Amino acid sequence: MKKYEVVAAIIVYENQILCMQRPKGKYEYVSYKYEFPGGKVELGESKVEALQRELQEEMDINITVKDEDFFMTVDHTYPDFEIIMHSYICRVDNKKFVRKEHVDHKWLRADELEELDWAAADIPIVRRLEEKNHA
Ligand SMILES: Nc1nc2c([nH]c(=O)n2[C@H]2C[C@H](O)[C@@H](COP(=O)(O)OP(=O)(O)OP(=O)(O)O)O2)c(=O)[nH]1
Repeated sequence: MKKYEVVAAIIVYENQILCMQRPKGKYEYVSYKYEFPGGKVELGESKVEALQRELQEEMDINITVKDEDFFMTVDHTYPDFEIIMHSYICRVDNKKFVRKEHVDHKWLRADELEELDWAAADIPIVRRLEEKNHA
C-alpha cells in the first residue's frame, strides 16, 4: 500500500480555526470532507517547506511556519493508501486568502469543529484541539 507523508496547517485567527472542504476526488472517502489545508511532502523538501509551498499554491497564503509550531502527527490508513500527517499551528493576523482548490471553508471555534464532516485522519486533531480549548 502506498504511504504518503502529508503536512497540514491549523490556521488560527483570534479564536477561530480555518476548516477547508476538499473537492470531489478519486476516492469518495475523502471527497467533500473538511480538512486542514496542506498536502504531500515532496522529495527533498522539509515538512515546513512543504507546508509553506502548499499554502502558497492552494490559497495564496505567504506564511513562515516553524518547527516549533508542530501540533501533532496522525497515522491513518484509508482503504487505498496510508498517510502520516504532521499538523502545525499557524497563527495569522488577518483572514485573507484565495480559495483556489477547495469548495467551501468555515472559520469555527475549537468547540464547533466536530459539527463538520472531517476526513477520518483529521478526527484525532479535531479532538485534541477541542480538549486544549477546555484546558
Ligand atoms: N492536506 C490535507 N490532506 C489530508 C487531510 N486529511 C486527510 O486525510 N488528507 C489526505 C487527503 C489526500 O489523500 C492527502 C493529501 O494530499 P493532497 O491533498 O496533496 O493530495 P490529493 O490526492 O488531493 O492530490 P494530488 O496528490 O493529486 O496532488 O492526505 C488534511 O487535513 N489536510
